[in-house]
Amino acid sequence: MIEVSNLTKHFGPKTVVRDLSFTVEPGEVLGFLGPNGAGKSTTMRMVTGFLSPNSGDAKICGISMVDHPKQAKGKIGYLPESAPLYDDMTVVDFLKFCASMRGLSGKARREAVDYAIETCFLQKVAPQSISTLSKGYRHRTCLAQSLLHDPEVLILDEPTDGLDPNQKHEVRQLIARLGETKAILFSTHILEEVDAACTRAVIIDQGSIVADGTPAELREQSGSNSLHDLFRTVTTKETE
Ligand SMILES: Nc1ncnc2c1ncn2[C@@H]1O[C@H](COP(=O)(O)OP(=O)(O)OP(=O)(O)O)[C@@H](O)[C@H]1O
Repeated sequence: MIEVSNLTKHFGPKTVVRDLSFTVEPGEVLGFLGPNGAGKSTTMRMVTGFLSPNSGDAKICGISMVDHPKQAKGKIGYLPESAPLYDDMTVVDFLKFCASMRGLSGKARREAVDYAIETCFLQKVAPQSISTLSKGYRHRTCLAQSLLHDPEVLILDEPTDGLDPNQKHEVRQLIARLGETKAILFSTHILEEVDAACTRAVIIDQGSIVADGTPAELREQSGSNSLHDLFRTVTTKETE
């Protein structure tokens, strides 16, 4: 599970994440929403150990990211906002390479690559060079690398960004399916994804949580049964 407690991050004089606390249990998919510049990516980078907080901590399966980053990172699958891919490699070779980086070899590596390919429906393009993939398949290849070690926790930064409606639908279904057993935190700008894939959502604005609940609870809070109305009410109009 993910336990975020009192995370705070300053960049110079600006506080971009402010005393943020929330938890994500196994079997939960938490949508992380907020306007541009609200602090979503900064929070995710701290939760995944790519950025140090000024104060606070994120525990992954009980392991502190601040005190034991290596062990905590081992429990996470992370899809960053712009995930790196090696264009010259085939999909299967790229995944083998990533699995080796995760310390897997031999049969365990083969099984991990097969699992990731199957889970992300990459069978058709497995022998294809990454440079020749459509955007949707590139995206799924990035997602596949985050699943190689079958992590208990998944952190996905805008996993459906730039995909066409069919691909968005497939990735949302995949997230919902993976979320049956894992703890998933995923950021999005698309409010429809809350209904399509999330068991719960938080909205942040200027680094603080301004709404938290199940999709039904959030709609009820809006007073008009609309997530769009709630989003507009609780977030500031000036975005970056
Ligand atoms: N390395 C950095 N140095 C200085 N300021 C930064 C840095 N990284 C992010 N910021 C600022 O922190 C704020 C929050 O940025 P962040 O990327 O976390 O927002 P976001 O909610 O993910 O936005 P978006 O939805 O546009 O991706 C912004 O004002 C951004 O300019």
